[in-house]
Amino acid sequence: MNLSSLSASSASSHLLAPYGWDEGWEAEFAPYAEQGFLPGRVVRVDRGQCDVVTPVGTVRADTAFVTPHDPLRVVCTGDWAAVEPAGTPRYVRAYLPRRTAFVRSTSSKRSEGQILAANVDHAVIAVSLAAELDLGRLERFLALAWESGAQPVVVLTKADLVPDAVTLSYLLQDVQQTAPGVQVLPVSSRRGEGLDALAALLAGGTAVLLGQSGTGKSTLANALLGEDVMTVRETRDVDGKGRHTTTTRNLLALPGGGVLIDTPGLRGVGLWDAGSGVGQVFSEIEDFAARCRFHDCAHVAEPGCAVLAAVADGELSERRLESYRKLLRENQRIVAKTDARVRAELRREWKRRGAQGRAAMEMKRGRRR
Ligand SMILES: Nc1nc2c(ncn2[C@@H]2O[C@H](COP(=O)(O)OP(=O)(O)OP(=O)(O)O)[C@@H](O)[C@H]2O)c(=O)[nH]1
Ligand SMILES: [Zn+2]
Repeated sequence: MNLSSLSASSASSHLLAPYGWDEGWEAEFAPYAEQGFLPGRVVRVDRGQCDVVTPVGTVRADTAFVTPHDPLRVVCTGDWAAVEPAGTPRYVRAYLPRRTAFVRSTSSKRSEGQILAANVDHAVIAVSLAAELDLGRLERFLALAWESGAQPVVVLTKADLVPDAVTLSYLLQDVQQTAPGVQVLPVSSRRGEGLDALAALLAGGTAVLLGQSGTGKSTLANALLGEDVMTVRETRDVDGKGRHTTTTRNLLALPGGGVLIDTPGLRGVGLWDAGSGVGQVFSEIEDFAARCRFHDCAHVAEPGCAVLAAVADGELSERRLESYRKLLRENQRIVAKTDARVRAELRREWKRRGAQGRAAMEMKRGRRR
């Protein structure tokens, strides 16, 4: 490395630090820096192109080189990329190995899943105190979070609606028991309570907001960002060539440090939170099931099964019963993942990887001296 590229790289570090750039990424990026590529973080991906924040500003780049057939290896929001310094179009040439990845697993066998966000440190699961706690649903969100490699954090939103301290402490306790190893924070975006604690927690990395629709994610995001960014659907941006393009950022730097990712895909994770959803979608089957002889009827071959009777009578289609079963199985698979043993294993594994990462970084640091 010569002197000018050294100062260039420390300048990059400075400008990209608010987006999560650290010594680990810098070390990973070194070979690309030597080839003259710009480091940057992907803030949005759309068909064939993406927006990347780089030391020279937000640039629009073509993703042709980072769009392989495997949908899990497609560049996504949160990736650290190597971008060509110029060109029409300029291309993203590679992205750095991901530390964590949020993947939407599909229930269909032919699809491997879809990548939703990369390099997320904290998965903030919003649970509203305005509604009755659904711990099963929370478990599914926790499973999703653990699976990504991110550390889950539960925020109990709308805490202002539970003015009674004793009630709040019971609710807190219930959630804490459901989420071992997870920090649980009551917050009120309306009153500002708990926001400083959450902001401090998120200052150390990249976060995503998960949770049911209406739990107050957008309101919380705006409170954390200190402005109404989430309602702003379109912002005008200027790319390196001075051409105007309409963009929406899915990745934003928080004023108190840290980064927030909010992509439509991640929002959609709520749709995958089946649970009561399965019951809602297949309500007529649940109605039949209520008349089965056995309370725990699996509707397979049990005597007195009202669901099978409905199929025999032509009141219920075999196909519909099949997809109901499939969704239930999918659900059970996800819930099984939150099994305490598995949870503990996952925690150990990520601790181990964290330690390995730190050790590798220490080594690199040492080498540079
Ligand atoms: N009382 C109270 N209401 C809140 C608070 N935060 C949000 N709300 C209300 O809850 C409703 C839903 O809030 P949103 O922020 O839109 O919820 P969301 O999770 O982003 O919803 P989706 O965009 O559908 O995913 C709105 O009417 C908010 O005003 C809070 O701290 N206290
Ligand atoms: Zn039955």
